[in-house]
Amino acid sequence: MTTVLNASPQRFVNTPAVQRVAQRALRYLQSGFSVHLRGAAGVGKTTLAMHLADLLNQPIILLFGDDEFKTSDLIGNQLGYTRKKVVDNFIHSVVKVEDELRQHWVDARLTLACKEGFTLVYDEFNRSHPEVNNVLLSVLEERLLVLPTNQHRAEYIRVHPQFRAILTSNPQEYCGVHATQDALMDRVITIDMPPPDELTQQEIVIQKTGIDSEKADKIVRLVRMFWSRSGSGQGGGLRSCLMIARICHEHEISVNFEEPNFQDICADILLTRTNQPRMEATRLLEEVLRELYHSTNTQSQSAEEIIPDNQNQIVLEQRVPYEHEVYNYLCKSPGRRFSDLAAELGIDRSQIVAALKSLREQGVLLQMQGNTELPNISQVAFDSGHLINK
Ligand SMILES: Nc1ncnc2c1ncn2[C@@H]1O[C@H](COP(=O)(O)OP(=O)(O)OP(=O)(O)O)[C@@H](O)[C@H]1O
Repeated sequence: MTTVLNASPQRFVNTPAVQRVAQRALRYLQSGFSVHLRGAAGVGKTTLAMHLADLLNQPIILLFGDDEFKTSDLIGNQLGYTRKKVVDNFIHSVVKVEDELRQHWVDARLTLACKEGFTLVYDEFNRSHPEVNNVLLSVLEERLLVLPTNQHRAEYIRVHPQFRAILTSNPQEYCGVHATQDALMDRVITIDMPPPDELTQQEIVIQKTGIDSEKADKIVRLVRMFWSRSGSGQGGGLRSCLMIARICHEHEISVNFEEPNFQDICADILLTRTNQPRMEATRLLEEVLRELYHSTNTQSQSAEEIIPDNQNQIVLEQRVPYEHEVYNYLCKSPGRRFSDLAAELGIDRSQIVAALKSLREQGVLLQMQGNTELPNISQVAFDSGHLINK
């Protein structure tokens, strides 16, 4: 039996970075193309694929690539028998029996999607052998699905105009992944998905675990720092952030860099995710924990008052929404924390961050990096969720 999903991915996090990718992919799909999302493990390919499928507003057929797949697992097969037995005993001494066995065809998921115009999400499609996926070539180009020869049904199915395929794949160097055929790649639009940026990771962690923004910020910074120093891969460690956050939240473990329980959880989750020898990985994690502990303490000693430079008349070019509102608010209300801004201005956190980023780029705000103060252009600094007086 084929299950058709009417999935509505709940709590999809749509930060500006995610939105940019999603918008591009949606445009391609709306113009009739199929899309391939390629990227390292855990960057959010499957979640985005389901979100896009949901936006297309058609039922969804979900398929997971598998090394054991045969073409019949995609298109269907002759399954079972229909048996017809006719017993004719009109004259009771003469019995005539006709026995006929006939196989009947059962559509598999690709065929169903092509016939009905559903959206096919083919997750990690390159875990199936390339020759199995050959059937997709004519589906995507000629919009014809070719079925095995059979006298009882048509051998070609015209693909429904609303049929779309969204493929996802991991890089070819991953274990259990096959090379992708050029012909298939030539028929889809491939988007290389980067690891989620810091804001996206924070928002996902907050949404999915219910942890508060300050703790999410600490966990994400720790994982990203460890990830980049240990060369743990290209994924950015989103799944590790989610695991640490969920465990800390559910077991009320304090998210502090010097807290032994927190350190143990981080070690259990992070140390096995790097190719570094265990001792080296442990040393790196201790170094990261120590640095973050010191930088947090130094920051908390800084005053959180904001005295913006409103003696100079700054003419701001509004490049992103709410830039003026955020800047004016900072001028009028010194001493506000980043999290207060979202609540008090009634603006989404991601929009606040986009506005702050743009203000920084225009030289109106400064970003502090750890303990290093940049040359004084203005008196407002922003670092990791806090607006700080310099
Ligand atoms: N935009 C998003 N909104 C909400 N949650 C997300 C988002 N992106 C990713 N996630 C969460 O991050 C985790 C990893 O995402 P996902 O499974 O989509 O990654 P993936 O790239 O498909 O990974 P893999 O290649 O290992 O299958 C999941 O728990 C998912 O729910």
